[in-house]
Amino acid sequence: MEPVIELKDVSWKRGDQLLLKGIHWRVQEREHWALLGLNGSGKTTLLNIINGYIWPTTGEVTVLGHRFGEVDLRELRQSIGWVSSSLQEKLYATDRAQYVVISGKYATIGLYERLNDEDLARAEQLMGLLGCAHLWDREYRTFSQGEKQKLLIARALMANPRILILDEPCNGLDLFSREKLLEALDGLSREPHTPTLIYVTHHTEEILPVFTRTLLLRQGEVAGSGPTAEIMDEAVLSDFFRAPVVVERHGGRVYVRPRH
Ligand SMILES: Nc1ncnc2c1ncn2[C@@H]1O[C@H](COP(=O)(O)OP(=O)(O)OP(=O)(O)O)[C@@H](O)[C@H]1O
Repeated sequence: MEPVIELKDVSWKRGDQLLLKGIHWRVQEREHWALLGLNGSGKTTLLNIINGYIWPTTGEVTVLGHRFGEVDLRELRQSIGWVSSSLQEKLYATDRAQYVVISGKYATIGLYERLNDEDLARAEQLMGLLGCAHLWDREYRTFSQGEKQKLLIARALMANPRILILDEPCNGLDLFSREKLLEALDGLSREPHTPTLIYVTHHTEEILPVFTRTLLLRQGEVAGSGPTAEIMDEAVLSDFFRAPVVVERHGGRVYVRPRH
């Protein structure tokens, strides 16, 4: 089976700075990955490469069997959902939740004339799955950060992507909203036709058991890659953070704190 994402020796240079260095990463079908890195470690840069928004200085990128350089990136991007809190809010301000979600299918914001019963049913189903069906008729600007994230995830799923990138989805969420969102993601991961999930974060405790693989990124380099259970280890993480940490496990998740 061909990999969903394959990066071979990918580097990206900006001026005289090497911001990604010799990245090797292979995501196989039916694997969900966490991508863990501190601020400025290169996570967003890596995602920009996977989406073809920037071009690697060296190396090879293959996504869903298409080698970059030989594929229409606009078409390929329709198979990749990328949910990040930087999605422009102003585009949706007065839109009702249902429209925000449905517009994800058409990649053109504001194109409602094609709205049909099938789309409405699918939007309702996705919003139900993410625990936000009750928001159906409200305006986007009235939603909390957590509610917005759920809607944007439902919106991305509307296009039936094969890869769904969740880029720090819990940023700005309080403890309880975060748990609700993670619960919704856990539910999503159990659905029969779930896309390959890539969960980007700074925080180990957000990595749900469904993310069975983890990539550690540090200063533009892969500092570790493999089964999450092996990566979420005191020695590995202390080495990764370059500071001794204590690892505690609760409910299949890993909490890290500095060792004093
Ligand atoms: N276009 C650019 N030109 C120059 N430097 C850049 C450019 N884009 C990113 N960088 C630098 O590359 C490094 C990695 O940035 P990136 O945004 O990929 O990190 P990140 O892991 O996503 O960080 P965060 O968690 O804070 O979002 C940073 O030092 C950043 O300043």
